[in-house]
Amino acid sequence: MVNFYGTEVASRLLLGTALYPSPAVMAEAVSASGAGIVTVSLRRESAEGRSGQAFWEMIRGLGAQVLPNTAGCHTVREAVTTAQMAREVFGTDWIKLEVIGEDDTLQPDLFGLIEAARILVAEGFKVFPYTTEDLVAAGRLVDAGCEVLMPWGAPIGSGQGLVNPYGLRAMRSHFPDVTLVVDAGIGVPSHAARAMEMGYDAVLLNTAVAKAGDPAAMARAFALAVEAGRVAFEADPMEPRDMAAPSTPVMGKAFLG
Ligand SMILES: CC(=O)[C@@H](O)[C@H](O)COP(=O)(O)O
Repeated sequence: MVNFYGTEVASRLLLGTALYPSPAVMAEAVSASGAGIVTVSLRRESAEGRSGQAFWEMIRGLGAQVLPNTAGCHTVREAVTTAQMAREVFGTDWIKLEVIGEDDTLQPDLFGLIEAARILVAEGFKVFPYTTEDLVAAGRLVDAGCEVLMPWGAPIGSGQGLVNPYGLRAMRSHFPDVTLVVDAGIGVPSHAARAMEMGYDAVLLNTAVAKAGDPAAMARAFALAVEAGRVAFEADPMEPRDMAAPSTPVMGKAFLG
């Protein structure tokens, strides 16, 4: 079980609902993933003409808790307004907060993110900020009232995996009591397993499943990887070492000379 703002969720895999070939394939993938939380972009779906009541009803009907997001927002004002609209549409005070600062990497604007987080927390939102592994920004977000932090693994949609494992490890050890989710850039299940082995509480991904040849099968593969990574973390993995250490005992070996 993983705790998000007091809500216990069984699955440690959070799935995005964009980019699938069809809504039916998306629903199949969500079901195969076992995800307890799905994220949906109000702006992106609206831009693609899927903002009708029927589409939102379908998202609500997936049987998972909805985490609306502010994907596509570049300013504090856009993000705050989108969050307010999402609260109306989905009846939830959860918001995945994205304030994009740079278009080539879709890197978050950390200054805008912190400002928007402060405003939304004051309005009663439970904010899930999409951030980098920057520890100072992370501290400011926690001070603003964020109980969850979502550092990127790699740029959104890149599938590069965990490009800064050192930074992600440092974040885990600096914030042992904060719910930490690796969000974005995960390409294959082993990337997700690695994040879980590091002690991350969960992973959020979208493109790797939506753009797979068989999204439902890939969703299942990610579910297994996330579970394996978590079980491995709880089993307290061995420390890597520089020198060889024989795993076969030599005592009692036959003398052949
Ligand atoms: C769906 C969503 O919220 C994305 O903005 C998220 O960051 C996932 O990124 P990937 O598509 O790289 O998994």
